[in-house]
Amino acid sequence: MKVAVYGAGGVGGYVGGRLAQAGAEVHLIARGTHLDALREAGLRVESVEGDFAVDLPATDDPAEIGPCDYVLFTVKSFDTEAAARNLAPLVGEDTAVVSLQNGVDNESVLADEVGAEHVMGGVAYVFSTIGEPGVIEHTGGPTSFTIGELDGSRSERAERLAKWFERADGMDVELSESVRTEIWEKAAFICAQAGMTAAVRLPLGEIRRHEESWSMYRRLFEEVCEVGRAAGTDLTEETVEEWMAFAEGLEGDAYSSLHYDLTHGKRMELEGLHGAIIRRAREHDIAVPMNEAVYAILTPWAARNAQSDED
Ligand SMILES: NC(=O)C1=CN([C@@H]2O[C@H](COP(=O)(O)OP(=O)(O)OC[C@H]3O[C@@H](n4cnc5c(N)ncnc54)[C@H](O)[C@@H]3O)[C@@H](O)[C@H]2O)C=CC1
Ligand SMILES: CC(C)(CO)C(=O)C(=O)O
Repeated sequence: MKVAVYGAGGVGGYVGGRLAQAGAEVHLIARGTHLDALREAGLRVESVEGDFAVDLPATDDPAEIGPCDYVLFTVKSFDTEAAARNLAPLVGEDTAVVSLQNGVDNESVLADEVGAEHVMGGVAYVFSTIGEPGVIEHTGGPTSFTIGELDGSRSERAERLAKWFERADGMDVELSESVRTEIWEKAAFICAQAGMTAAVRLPLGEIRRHEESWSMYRRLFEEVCEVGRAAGTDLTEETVEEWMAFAEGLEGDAYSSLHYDLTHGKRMELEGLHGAIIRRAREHDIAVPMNEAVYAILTPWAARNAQSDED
């Protein structure tokens, strides 16, 4: 299996490294000092499940790689459009481009660039970041991934990719026939988890401890579910209960990539997360006051970090 990882950062570096360990032909696409370090010293993953290192080809030019079986698309959502415009050299007749990003708009941007038949859906649950150039720090989380066809069909390409994920150490995978719903469930979870940990700037355990903040977490989740239902997905009251139970069970020291970006002066995905939900809520005339509150609180930080981030 030939795979290109477009955006070999926290998620892409972890998954690319694991697939390479399992024997896949993995090409990393990165940029800046991270790319320099990957070229010079290979990829190192410092993982709660055991450190490992792999020497993989790395480039910022997709034309050097050529057509792949799969492109795992793992840039931040604010880079989706620009990176999607560079996908052409990686996409042959049978290539599947799989987004593992957060947000509900990535798949349609990819489909506009490469054609809907080349796009599959995906969701990632892992806590990982670029600790230093060339080094991915995997700090925890369920380390689970869901992939599937956006039209709900079962396909050979989805099954083949799932088998590779299964074969790799340190990753659980679910092959889904309702991946669009899973993408919205993840959006609801991330608007709550990332929104609260970034706005409060404390870990999940302390947010859970106070009725006021835990109730706001739930309301963020519920609001996104309502918007998701208007967008045609099947998110029910049961979904809310299941996910609140999931969030109850997460480690108390869990934060989010949005909190990490906020506190490390990095550009934030606020538009792709709460911003996208607010825009869609307006289209459907749905009130999302908790998402608007988080968006308002984080907007000055997003603006400040957008100016200072050198990535
Ligand atoms: N970090 C985490 O624990 C999780 C993140 N996510 C989502 O996954 C997505 C990726 O997040 P991270 O891995 O944290 O991001 P990241 O910032 O660690 O990695 C993305 C990498 O892509 C690179 N990149 C962007 N455009 C590029 C281009 N045109 N050419 C070459 N390299 C390019 C960036 O320089 C960066 O190194 C986001 O949507 C995020 O919300 C989802 C689950 C967990
Ligand atoms: C779910 C969570 C919080 C970690 O997988 C995430 O998606 C993120 O940090 O962006």
